Parts: sequence; C-alpha cells; structure tokens
Amino acid sequence: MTAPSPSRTLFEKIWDAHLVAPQTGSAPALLYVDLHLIHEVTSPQAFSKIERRGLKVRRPDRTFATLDHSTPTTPRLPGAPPTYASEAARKQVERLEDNCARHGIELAGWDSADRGIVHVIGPELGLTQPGMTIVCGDSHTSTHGAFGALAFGIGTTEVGHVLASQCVLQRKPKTMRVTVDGVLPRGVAAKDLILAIIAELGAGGAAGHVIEYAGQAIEALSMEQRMTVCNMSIEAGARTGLIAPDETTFAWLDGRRHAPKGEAFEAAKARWRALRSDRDARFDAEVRLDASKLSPMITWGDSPDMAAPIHASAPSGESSDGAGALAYMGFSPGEALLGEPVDVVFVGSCTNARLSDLREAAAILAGHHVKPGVRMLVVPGSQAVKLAAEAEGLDAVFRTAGAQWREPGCSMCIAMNGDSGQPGELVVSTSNRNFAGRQGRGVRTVLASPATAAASAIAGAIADPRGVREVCHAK
Ligand SMILES: CC(C)[C@H](C(=O)O)[C@@H](O)C(=O)O
Ligand code: SF4
Repeated sequence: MTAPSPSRTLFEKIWDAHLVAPQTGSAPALLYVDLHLIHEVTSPQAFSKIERRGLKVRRPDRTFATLDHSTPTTPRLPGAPPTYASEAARKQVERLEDNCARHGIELAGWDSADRGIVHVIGPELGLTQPGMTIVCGDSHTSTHGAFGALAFGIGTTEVGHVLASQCVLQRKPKTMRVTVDGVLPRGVAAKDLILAIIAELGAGGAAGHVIEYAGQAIEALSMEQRMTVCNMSIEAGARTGLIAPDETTFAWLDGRRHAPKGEAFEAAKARWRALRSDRDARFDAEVRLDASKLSPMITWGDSPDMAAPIHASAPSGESSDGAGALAYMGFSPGEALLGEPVDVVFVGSCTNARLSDLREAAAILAGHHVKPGVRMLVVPGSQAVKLAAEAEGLDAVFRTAGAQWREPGCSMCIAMNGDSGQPGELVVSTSNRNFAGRQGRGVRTVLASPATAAASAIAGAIADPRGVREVCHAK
C-alpha cells in the first residue's frame, strides 16, 4: 500500500481512516461503515437477501431505522392505525418493523418521539458525527456531510452488503472544492446559495467528485443551513458534499443523545479538529463563487440546475432541454417568473424542514393569510422539530394563516404517502427535486427557500420574500 501523501483533504483523511482494502485495478476499495441508516423503501429486499443466505446483521448497534417515505402525514392519535396511501406503502412499513424486531435494530417507529425523515433525525440524535462514514439507501445521505462526515447514498444491493458485513465497495471519487467568499445578502438563504451553486455547476457538473464547501460564507452558516447545502450536492451530480467541522459543529452536537459526553467529548473535539483539509491539500477541481452577488433563487424547469434569480425571466428556450422543460412547466420563453400563479405551497423535506426553516416561513407568514384558493402544507422534518415548533407557537402561526400543520415525513417531496398535487398544479416547494411527476402526475414544481415559499403562499403567486419582509418591517 502506498503511504498517504502528507497533505490531505478532509475527504481523503476520512477515506484513509476507513479503508479496509484499497482499490486495485478494476476492483473498488472496501470501506468500513460507521453508521448505517435505513428506511422502509430501500431495505426490504436487502433483508430478504441476507436472510435467504442465512446471514445475520453484522452490527445492529451501528444500524438505525426510521419510517419516513411511505408514512401518511395526516394527524393521527397515538396507537391509532395509520391510513396508508397504498397497500405497497403499508407493506413496506410493516416489513421494516418486522425486520428491525428480528435483527435487534433500533427503529424510530410510529409512536416514537425520535421518528422523522432519516436525514433530519440522524443529526438530531447525535448519531451523525464528524469523521464518520455514513451510508443509507437514499441519495440525500449527503446531508450528513454538513458535520464533516463522509456520507453517501447506496443502492439496495449495497444495503444488503452493509447489513451483512458493515463494509461497502466504493470507487475513490475525485475531489472538488467549492469556495464561497463574502457574505450572503439579507433575505438570501442557504437554499438560494445551493440552488445558485447547482445552476453554476450544472446537473452533472460535479459527477464523480466529492465536493468540499469552504470559504467565509460557508463558515458563517449554522448547522441547519449547512445541512441544506450538503443535502443538494447530489443534484449537481456529486457523490456527496461535506464541510469541515468547526466550533459551530461542536456546539450543535454537544449534549445530543448519541454524541460523546464529558471528557470523551473533549477528546473527540481534538480528533475532529484535525480533520480539516490541510492548508496545501490539492483538489482535482476548484470552483469559486461570491455570496454577496446572490439573490433569492427559484427553478424554472424540471431539473434542479434549471434555477435563476427570482427576478429573472424564463430562458429563451434555445436548447432542446430548456424548451422541453419550459413546455412541461407551462412557462413561455422570456416570461417573468415573478407573479406566476401558484396552486400549492409545500414547506417540508430533508432539505428544509428543520426548526430554523419553519421559523423562516413563519416569520414571513405571521400577520398574513395564505391567498384563498392556495393550499399550503407545512410538514416538520421530525417529531422533535414538530414539538419544538409547537413549543414556540409556530404551528399556531401556520394555522392562523390558513396553512395545514402535519405529522413528520417526506410528504409531498416524493408523493408516495398520500400527499401530492393535482395534474397541472404549480407547487412552490422547499424540497430538492423538481423532476416531472415527482410531486404527482403532471405537477409542476418550483424549488425555493422556506421564505420564498411562504411569500408565494401569501401572494398566491411566485413572490420575492424580501418584499414581504419590507412590508413586515414597515408595520
Ligand atoms: C426513495 C429513495 C430511494 C429516494 C432517494 O434515493 O433519494 C428518495 O429519498 C428521493 O428523494 O428520491
Ligand atoms: S424528504 Fe424527499 S429527498 Fe428527503 S429523503 Fe424524503 S423523499 Fe428523499
């Protein structure tokens, strides 16, 4: 084995520390997995496969399960049977419940106070920690990279491998540093920043790379904002994204249930501090952006990289991709996006359903009403987020404004749980994917920040949240 080079990136340090067998010729490397998160959609066949081979789960104590994708979000009394959207959804949930019971895996099940979207609860419970390798049969596992972990999505076959061996086969990705200098202007959110980065890179622009986000604007982000940024890394084609752990990270982790305590926490901090990329570490690609030039962003097409500042017009539709996307969205080439009528507003998902996201949306909505005819769903990312939001009265703000306050889950982000739009409806959504049909057949999705979503709910049309803020401040 060759000795690691003296200057290494954050990614390389984690990779080297988890290498069980290096990559040789056409054979990928074998990596040890510190944390395996599972949910009901991508785990059933993996369990069946290992059971058929008579294998056990290698580390049930390093495996954690939740119910999120197929779970209805309509209010339900504890212990009452859930009303599933389909028989398939019910079966997925029941199989995960059985599999966890049989293999001794902790499950944040129906009546657990820990339940929520897998990428919301991992960090919340302190399961997600700097320097770890984290995998899940879910592409948005990149979210956990916000803590300086190497976290990536895997397929169902690999879920089976990890259950049985606690290892995963991986080809070593290349590295890309995205440096964001400057300060984000007032009213410009982490969601706007990542949409701008994806628009700059393109949907495949970071393919084969792990992105490390760095620079003054990244360092200034809270943990929840960093999660929003890392969450969407894969929408630029990246294998994952990560951010060096720092004092913001440590403060967020301090006291969380699975985080180290007391002296062990102090020792962990010393190890975590050493993870940051060495000063002269080399990246395979470098991209730079100036945060101070950014505005609130929205998408105009059916891919997350088809994003533009909210005051921009839809593109001219010269490329065939662009023309097809505009036709699906029902936008004319060159048409202003601001003022486009909205049918549904969705605040939720692993991108933007944490407490700070709900606060942002509530701050805009307070004292206003959702435009009659517009349906607004607010779906907290977890039971913990729901409770915390209720404790500070955010649910009352949403209800008073005419929005629906729901139980945690993936909800309209993926529309496999009963929450969806109707064909042709325009949804302003705080989620991460605007693919055709993602939120229901024929539904047109516009991705935006929680503040833009809330402003659009009030206006009944795509609206700039800075306008509402000015109105609020004038009052
Ligand atoms: C269901 C799951 C496999 C999927 C993913 O991998 O991301 C989902 O979470 C999504 O957001 O599309
Ligand atoms: S909230 Fe959406 S993106 Fe996140 S895990 Fe669920 S379905 Fe996937």
